[in-house]
Amino acid sequence: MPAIELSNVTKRYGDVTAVRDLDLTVSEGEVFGFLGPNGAGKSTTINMLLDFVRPTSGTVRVLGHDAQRESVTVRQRTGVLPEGFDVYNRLTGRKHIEFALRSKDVDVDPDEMLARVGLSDAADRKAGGYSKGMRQRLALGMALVGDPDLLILDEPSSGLDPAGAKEMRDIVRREADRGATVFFSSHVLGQVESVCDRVGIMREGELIAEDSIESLREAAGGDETLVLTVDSASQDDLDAVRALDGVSAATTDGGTVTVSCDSGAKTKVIAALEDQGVTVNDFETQSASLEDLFLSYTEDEERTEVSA
Ligand SMILES: Nc1ncnc2c1ncn2[C@@H]1O[C@H](COP(=O)(O)OP(=O)(O)OP(=O)(O)O)[C@@H](O)[C@H]1O
Repeated sequence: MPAIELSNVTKRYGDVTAVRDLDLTVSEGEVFGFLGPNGAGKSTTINMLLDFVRPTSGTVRVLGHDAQRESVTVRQRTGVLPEGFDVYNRLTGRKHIEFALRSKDVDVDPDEMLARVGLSDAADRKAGGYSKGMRQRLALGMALVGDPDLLILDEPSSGLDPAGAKEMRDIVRREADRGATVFFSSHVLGQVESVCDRVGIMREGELIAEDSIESLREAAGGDETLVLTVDSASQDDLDAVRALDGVSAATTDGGTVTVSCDSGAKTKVIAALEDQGVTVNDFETQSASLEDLFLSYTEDEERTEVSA
C-alpha cells in the first residue's frame, strides 16, 4: 500500500491553478523530496494531504485512507512540521513537547522526545531564546510525537546553517530507518539530496520530473561543459561543432567557445575547431552538477532548453 497516492489532482484558486493534474505515489518507508521553486504548488499539495485544502478535482489517499473522509485518522498517524512554524516564546521546550503529547493523546516521557532531537540541555529554557536551528528541532520533536507513520516536513531546513541542516537530515534518516515515510519539501535540492530516496520536481503546479537521486545524478553526469579559449570563432565554426555526434549545444563570445557534450566528444570538438582554422589556446571541462540539473528543470523554459 502506498503511503501517499494522488490521482489526477487539480487545485484552482479562482484563476490561479496551484496544482494541475498531479499523479504522485510515495511508497511506505520512502524518503521523498518534494522540490520546486516558490509558488510551484508544494504547500498546496501538502495541505491537500492533510485536508486543510480540498482539491478541485481528483483523489488524495494517505496511508490507505481517503484524505477528505478520513482526515482525522490521517492526522493521527501523521506528524507535520509546517512551513514557518514559530514557537511560543514564553513556554519552555519541554512544555511544547508536553502540549504535542496531550494533543496526540500519547503517554511518553517528554525528555525522551527532547533527547531525540538534541534538546535535552535546553529543555527548561524558554523557547523564545532558542536559535533558529533549535526552534526547528523543537518543531520536529513535536512532529515526531507518537512515532507517526508519515512525517510531512515543509521546508524543514529553511534558515538553518549547514550544521543545523545536517542535523535535521540525520534525524529524518533515523525516522526512515524505524520505518516512517518522510515527505520532505524544499526549494533547494542540496537539502534533500543526501537524505531522499526519490525526488519529485514541481514547477507552476505540474510535476515535471520524478526520479531517484541516482538517476538524476546519471542524467547530470551525462553532459559536460567544455570551455575552450580560442583566437576567434565564427558562427560557421560553431556549426561545425554542433554537427558532431555527442554535442548538444555550442556558443561563443568570440574569445571562448562553450560546448555541452558527452565526455567522448571532447577531442572531436577540438579537432573540428582546428580543422576550421581556429587556434585553440586552452580548454577546461566542467561536469554538470546535480544542482545545475535541478536549476535546468525549475528555471524558465529558455534555460531549460539551453542546459537540458
Ligand atoms: N489560498 C490561496 N489563495 C489563492 N492563491 C493561492 C492560495 N494558496 C496558494 N495560492 C497560489 O497557488 C500557487 C502555488 O502556491 P504554493 O504555496 O502551493 O506554492 P509552494 O510551492 O508551496 O511555494 P513556496 O515555496 O513559496 O511555499 C501560487 O501561485 C500561490 O499564489
